[in-house]
Amino acid sequence: MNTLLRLENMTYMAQQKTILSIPSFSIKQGEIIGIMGPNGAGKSTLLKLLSLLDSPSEGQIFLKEKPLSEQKITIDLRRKFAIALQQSLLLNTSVYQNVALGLKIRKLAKPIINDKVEYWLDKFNISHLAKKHAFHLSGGEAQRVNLARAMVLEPEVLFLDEPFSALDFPTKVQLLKELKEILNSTRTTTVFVSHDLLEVKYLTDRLSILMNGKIQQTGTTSEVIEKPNETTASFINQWKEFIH
Ligand SMILES: Nc1ncnc2c1ncn2[C@@H]1O[C@H](COP(=O)(O)OP(=O)(O)OP(=O)(O)O)[C@@H](O)[C@H]1O
Repeated sequence: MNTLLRLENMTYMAQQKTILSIPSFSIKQGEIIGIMGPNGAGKSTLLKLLSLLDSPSEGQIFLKEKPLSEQKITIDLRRKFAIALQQSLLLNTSVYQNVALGLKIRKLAKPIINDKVEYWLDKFNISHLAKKHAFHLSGGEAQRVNLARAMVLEPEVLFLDEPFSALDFPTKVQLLKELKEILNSTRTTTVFVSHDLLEVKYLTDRLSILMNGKIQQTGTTSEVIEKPNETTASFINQWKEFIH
């Protein structure tokens, strides 16, 4: 698999503190990679850097092996990415308009917008909610809208920051199943930040464990879970004990 995004010698400082220090990290085209770690490890900060919402203090980000300092970080570049967060942050309008907004901003023709929105509403099983006001949805419905709003943009990379953590177990399981099918069929490169090893195990191909601002282990998800190293063992084993 080709490398799509890569970080090299990256540090991120805030208030004279090193929040992240990552010599090397890459995301392969078409994979679903998980980033897990304890609270405050730097997961959301890493996601912001990878999605170009923030810039590293030092180091470089490469997109398809081109350093991004050479390409200006333009709106076009940012538009290759879509992000879905834990709080769906839907706008004060209908479900349909929430999903259509990103395409309207991109100035696509109305019939094309309509086709794409209908397609993604259907994919996430929310066509029946199209006219409903986004503020009147259940948590599970809102997260479906949030994911449809991201996928309608047909992103090169989808960034997910704890999208399931506020959902009850059956809702989470159902949505995880559907999302996995969608991501596999579209082969969307996905970076998935989560606290939950069950979610990560189910959804991701590879897994990186971030602790104290450093990536302590990366491998296939089953490898990291089955064979944690000296540093990650306490974190992973705690989860394994809890699951069994
Ligand atoms: N702009 C900033 N200024 C100061 N400290 C920051 C800033 N951004 C992040 N931090 C600190 O960096 C650390 C990592 O934060 P981050 O939110 O990335 O962690 P996280 O792994 O996503 O945590 P959680 O699992 O709790 O969401 C935290 O200690 C946080 O307080």
